[in-house]
Amino acid sequence: MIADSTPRVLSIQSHVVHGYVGNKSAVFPLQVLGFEVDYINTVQFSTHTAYKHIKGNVLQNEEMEELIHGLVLNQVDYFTHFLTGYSRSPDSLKQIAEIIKKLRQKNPNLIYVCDPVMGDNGKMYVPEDILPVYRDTVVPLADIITPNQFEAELITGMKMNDLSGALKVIRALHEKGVKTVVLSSTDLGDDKNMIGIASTKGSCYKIDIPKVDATYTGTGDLFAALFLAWSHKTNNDIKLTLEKTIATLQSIVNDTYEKARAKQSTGKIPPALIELRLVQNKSIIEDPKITIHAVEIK
Ligand SMILES: Nc1ncnc2c1ncn2[C@@H]1O[C@H](COP(=O)(O)OP(=O)(O)O)[C@@H](O)[C@H]1O
Ligand SMILES: Cc1ncc(COP(=O)(O)O)c(C=O)c1O
Ligand SMILES: [Mg+2]
Ligand code: NA
Repeated sequence: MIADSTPRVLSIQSHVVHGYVGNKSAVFPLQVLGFEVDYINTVQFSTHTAYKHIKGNVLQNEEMEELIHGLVLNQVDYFTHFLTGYSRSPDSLKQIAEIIKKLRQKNPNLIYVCDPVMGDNGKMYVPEDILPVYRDTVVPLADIITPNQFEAELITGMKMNDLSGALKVIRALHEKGVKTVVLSSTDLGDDKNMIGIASTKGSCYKIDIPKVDATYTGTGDLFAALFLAWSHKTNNDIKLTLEKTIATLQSIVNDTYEKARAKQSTGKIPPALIELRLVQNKSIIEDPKITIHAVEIK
């Protein structure tokens, strides 16, 4: 039998019935880019949590355990990649650490991509006792992490006020055993651009990210999924991976903004109008056009 070389991801993230965060942001792009994705929904909400009404339920740890056990019993627990995002409790996060160890028994070369979702712009939106579990247990198990600036500062207990400060934070994260450290965004740019930074095996690249005057949800989950996919497809060419990831995101956030403004020309855009337009941008996901190049920094 010819071995099937299709990469296989297990993604454990949120699910929303309407909209695009968590697995809804990750699964479709990964499938479009040629990955098999098995996924477990840690929550099933009607929409993400910035909407006025939140309805739905949370997967209990015993239910998570049962699903994993089913994969193991049926011997369908071989994965090339493992992807995790928003986790709602220290217990469920500790369970993630147990799962990664189990999956690595089946495939010692498993690549774990961890997006340590804890908050943004100086504010945590998960319980504070999740931080020590990421810092001491989960992040050290990851091959690739994709924190935003605030999450990277929380994990290291260090602030970054300039690029050399960012490099110190990145070095501290590498020292936790993480091979590839990616800051999905920082405010180290100017009033028009955020800066993304990706660092691995001694090379480090930064990239300008033109700001759009909107607040999105689901972009971090999309970033982590795209970075996983392009790392694999470029055989870990970190410069190209960062460029392809940002090219995809910029096309999607701009298209999403334009369509939202076509419906509401002024004022704060409500969550329902700014859900990421993934399906409508399938061809961009498949073949992003790089217009902004990453620059090596030392
Ligand atoms: N307002 C914005 N303008 C332009 N790009 C954005 C904006 N918000 C998010 N993005 C894109 O989404 C990516 C992830 O966003 P980020 O805020 O870093 O994720 P997180 O959800 O982890 O905080 C960024 O690298 C950028 O490409
Ligand atoms: C249910 C759920 N999952 C995940 C996220 C994370 O979204 P982002 O990708 O913007 O960090 C959110 C943010 O509100 C959320 O409500
Ligand atoms: Mg953010
Ligand atoms: Na992020």
